[in-house]
Amino acid sequence: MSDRARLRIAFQGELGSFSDEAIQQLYGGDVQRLPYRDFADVTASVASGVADRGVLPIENTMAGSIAGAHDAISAMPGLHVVAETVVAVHHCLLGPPTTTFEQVTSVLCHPVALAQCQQFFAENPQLEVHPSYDTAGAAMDVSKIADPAFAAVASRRAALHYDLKVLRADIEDRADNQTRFLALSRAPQPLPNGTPARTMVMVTTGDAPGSLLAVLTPLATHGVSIRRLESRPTGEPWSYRFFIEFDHQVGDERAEAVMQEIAARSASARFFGTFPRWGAGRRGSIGWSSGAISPV
Ligand SMILES: O=C(O)C(=O)C[C@]1(C(=O)O)C=C[C@@H](O)C=C1
Repeated sequence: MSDRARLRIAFQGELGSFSDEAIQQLYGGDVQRLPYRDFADVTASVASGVADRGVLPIENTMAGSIAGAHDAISAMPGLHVVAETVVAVHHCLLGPPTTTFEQVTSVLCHPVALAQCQQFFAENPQLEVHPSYDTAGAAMDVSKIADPAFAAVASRRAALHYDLKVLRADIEDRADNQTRFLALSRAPQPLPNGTPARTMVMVTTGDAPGSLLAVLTPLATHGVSIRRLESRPTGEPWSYRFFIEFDHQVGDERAEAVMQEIAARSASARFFGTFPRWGAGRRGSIGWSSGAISPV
């Protein structure tokens, strides 16, 4: 397919990152991938029409919410969440092809990856960690530096992409480590009634006792499951935005009522959209793996 016809997908990081893996899961290989350094570049790329979609990590089962992704999404008007996927995150220590583990003294590591590999670094205090903006970016840099003292924390996929050797595999603290990604678009995604879905809304509330409870109450009264509640500072001292996600079926009248009531009870409400729920039933499975790794 020509580049003109292919979906252009913006993501933060480099080819071979976990975000790249999320794109593969959501859209397959026949897309144009546009790597950016920052989350805000990704949202700007989608908003301006340079990219058709943007894929951002939103939360990790061990490290928690990805603050920068929430902030980038909330800062850019006019974006809609149209899909989600969950990637199994297995980290490796990667070095140049002739390196041995004993030679490594410096490790380039994304801070979120570091939070997922604390035990490995506690057991290997000889390794000095240097922050990197991306796991695949760390692998790319280690490949360029080509010094046996330097290694990166990244995926097997990144090892293949940057021609690095796996010095230690699966160094994450938990084998079921997973990151959830959202796909953003300029237009909402119409979905057939009955689709198992999730809706994300961002609200601010009044400064009165019970105002957050008032916003959440419609979920309880209509029997709709809240799946996630996250707060982020607005920037104005001690005031917050709340991200609420809830599961329902598309067209369910109870969910429609919840959305109307949340909008009516909050100081401001921005609905990011309703999107197909990732692998309904698979969430939480222990030790699952993304399967065969193919070169990117
Ligand atoms: O660095 C990458 O590979 C990314 O896709 C980013 C990111 C993140 O920001 O959480 C995504 C998944 C992993 O949890 C580690 C890092």
